[in-house]
Amino acid sequence: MTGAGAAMRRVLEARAGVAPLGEAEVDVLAELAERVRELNEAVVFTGVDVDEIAAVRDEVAALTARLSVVRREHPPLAEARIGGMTRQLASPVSGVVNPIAPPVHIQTLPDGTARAEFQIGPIYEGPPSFVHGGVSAMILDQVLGMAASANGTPGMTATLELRYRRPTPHGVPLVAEGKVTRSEGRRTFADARILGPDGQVTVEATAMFVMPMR
Ligand SMILES: CCCCCCCCCCCCCCCC(=O)SCCNC(=O)CCNC(=O)[C@H](O)C(C)(C)COP(=O)(O)OP(=O)(O)OC[C@H]1O[C@@H](n2cnc3c(N)ncnc32)[C@H](O)[C@@H]1OP(=O)(O)O
Repeated sequence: MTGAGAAMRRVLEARAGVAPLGEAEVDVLAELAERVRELNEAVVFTGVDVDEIAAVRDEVAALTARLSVVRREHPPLAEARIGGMTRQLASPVSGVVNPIAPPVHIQTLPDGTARAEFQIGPIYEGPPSFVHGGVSAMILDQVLGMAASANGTPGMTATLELRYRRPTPHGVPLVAEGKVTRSEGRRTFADARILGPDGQVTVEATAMFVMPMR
């Protein structure tokens, strides 16, 4: 036993007393996160001169200082429930208020499939014009985890096996979908894949989730 269950329980208890964000706050934070995603891409691709870069650097530092005047102890989550599941506002994959999330909006369908239609921007590039393999793994881990949760058998990722069948292009519509294949005690198994715009599978994944010992 790793103590993961007890550690997560302590964190969840600490967060239980924190007031949830209202929808208006979520909306404006999501818009801010979107502007920061645009900023991230602008930083990577800018061709302005060095003096202009230095000026923007100072303005961004000032904006960061303004936001940091009041700091939450924990990332916001659990403000609303969609399809019976907690909304993870700060997830690095699907969190609308997390600027490092692409974000990938994952829905769970009545048959238990977790599914997302999304695009990945060029700042997630690995090989030229294709999505970084670690980013694909991250997205599939989240889709698989959502499928496990939708099945009523959430858990921690214990194993994640990937097969990169062909490169995943960025900047085009992609689909990720996953579903539980079986559940045995504390272990849940699920399969997922990413499909390119032509409907061909680019990455396949299979995972095992384990609900930590209490
Ligand atoms: C609580 C959850 C909240 C979920 C909220 C949902 C929110 C909405 C969806 C979000 C989706 C997010 C998706 C991303 C999810 C992450 O990113 S999780 C982060 C990455 N994963 C980790 O950090 C896990 C680290 N590892 C661990 O904490 C522990 O090893 C584990 C996996 C919890 C297992 O620990 P344990 O509870 O002590 O279990 P243990 O008794 O060792 O093993 C249980 C059984 O599983 C088997 N097993 C365990 N590990 C392995 C392994 N690696 N290989 C093969 N067999 C194994 C054991 O052999 C044993 O089998 P039996 O003897 O029962 O037949």
